[in-house]
Amino acid sequence: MSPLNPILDNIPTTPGKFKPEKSPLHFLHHRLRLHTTLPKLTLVFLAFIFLFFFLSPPSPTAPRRTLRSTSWENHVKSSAKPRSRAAPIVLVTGAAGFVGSHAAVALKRRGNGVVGLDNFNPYYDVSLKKARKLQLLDRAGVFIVEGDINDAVLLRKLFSLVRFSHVLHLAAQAGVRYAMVNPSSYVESNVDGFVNLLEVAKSVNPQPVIVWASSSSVYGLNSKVPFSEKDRTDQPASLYAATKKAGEEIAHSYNHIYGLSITGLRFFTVYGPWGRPDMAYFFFTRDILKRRPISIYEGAGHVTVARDFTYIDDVVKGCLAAIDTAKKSTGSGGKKKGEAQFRIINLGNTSPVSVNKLVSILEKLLKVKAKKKVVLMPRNGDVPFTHANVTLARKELGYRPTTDLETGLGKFVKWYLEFYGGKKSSW
Ligand SMILES: O=C(O)[C@H]1O[C@H](OP(=O)(O)OP(=O)(O)OC[C@H]2O[C@@H](n3ccc(=O)[nH]c3=O)[C@H](O)[C@@H]2O)[C@H](O)[C@@H](O)[C@@H]1O
Repeated sequence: MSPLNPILDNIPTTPGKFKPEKSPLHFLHHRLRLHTTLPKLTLVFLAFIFLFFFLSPPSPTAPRRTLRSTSWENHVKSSAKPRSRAAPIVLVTGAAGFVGSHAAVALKRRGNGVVGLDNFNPYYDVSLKKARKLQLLDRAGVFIVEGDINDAVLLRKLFSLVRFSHVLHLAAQAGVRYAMVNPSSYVESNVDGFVNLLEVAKSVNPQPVIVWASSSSVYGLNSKVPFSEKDRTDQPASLYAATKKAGEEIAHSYNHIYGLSITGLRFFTVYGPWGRPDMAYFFFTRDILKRRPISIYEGAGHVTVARDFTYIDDVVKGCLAAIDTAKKSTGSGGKKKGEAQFRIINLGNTSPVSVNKLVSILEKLLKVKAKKKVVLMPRNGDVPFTHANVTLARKELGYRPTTDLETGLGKFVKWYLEFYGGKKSSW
């Protein structure tokens, strides 16, 4: 045994031949028994404390596991406490995002345990994400952990602190057009990140139910309207759509192999207060107010471009109903014990509105005439129209969208003017 490193001497040179008759700390125990005096014992104890708290490497995104770490862990635990024992306990990824913040607050308000996770990435104005945290999540009592869905250590840590019954997975790289600027960010979040989350979810016991956001963009070049879940989704028009479609296939494989209960919700152009500044209704509002020109796309042959714009509250109701109607996962600790539920459901508004009409509603609400430039839709991954068939959502979730575009944009504009009042929108 080397006097320099007794612990290393206990590790076998041939893999598989290690017999743990003696603990690696045997040497230390031995020495302590034979030779310690009280001051030596105190020194060893202090050395242990030092090694434990200061030398254990923190993961790059997780909160540092130092003496201070007990407080974030306690926040996680208390935020995860439901009002009644039977209520769901939900991990909401992307909780500082648009849909994530609204959904997390709605879950908390109805008495669920809720913990948020978000990496606060700078795809759009981080101060808006921070404002959602301060003004929506903090006020509702939802604790949000700053971290990444690609951080398996952090995810496992969260599952070790809390027995989440559900994951509402909304963290993603969103936006159709940005996929041409930063393609790898879509693979990192929507493919790698999703797989990482599913890997952790399938291994824990009990396995949580997964409800996650897919997108209407998976319909791609499908021309059959309204879009039904049975329609073709093998012709994506953007890398964004391709990664969301990949997510649906990946989800299916985890459901099949591990018995995870998974519901994918295809969102249709969700808009409303606290929305995303990269979306047309949001930056049109900003540009109209600033008297800047806006580009209205039209398809070849002057075809009108239209979207099935869906108001945030309707989508949140759909998310909550998906959580409530989901059946439990059947597996545990990485082993499937029976067939588990797998659903893909449209959450749209069922009444497409042209971008022209969207702009005229905004002009009326803002009382400013837009400087419109009608341009041929660039080849940027956009599709000419979307239109949801929500028959399945009605049947499975009792989903009934109730907000038309005029009403919803009215609420958005009111929020926008209050929020940005004196401030400059930085997007
Ligand atoms: O629900 C969906 O599937 C998708 O909805 C939105 O994507 P999109 O519908 O393209 O929403 P916007 O980017 O806000 O565009 C709305 C409409 O305005 C049009 N547009 C956009 C930009 C512009 O300068 N001019 C213009 O006419 C687009 O072609 C589109 O028809 C979101 O950005 C995606 O993250 C989401 O997955």
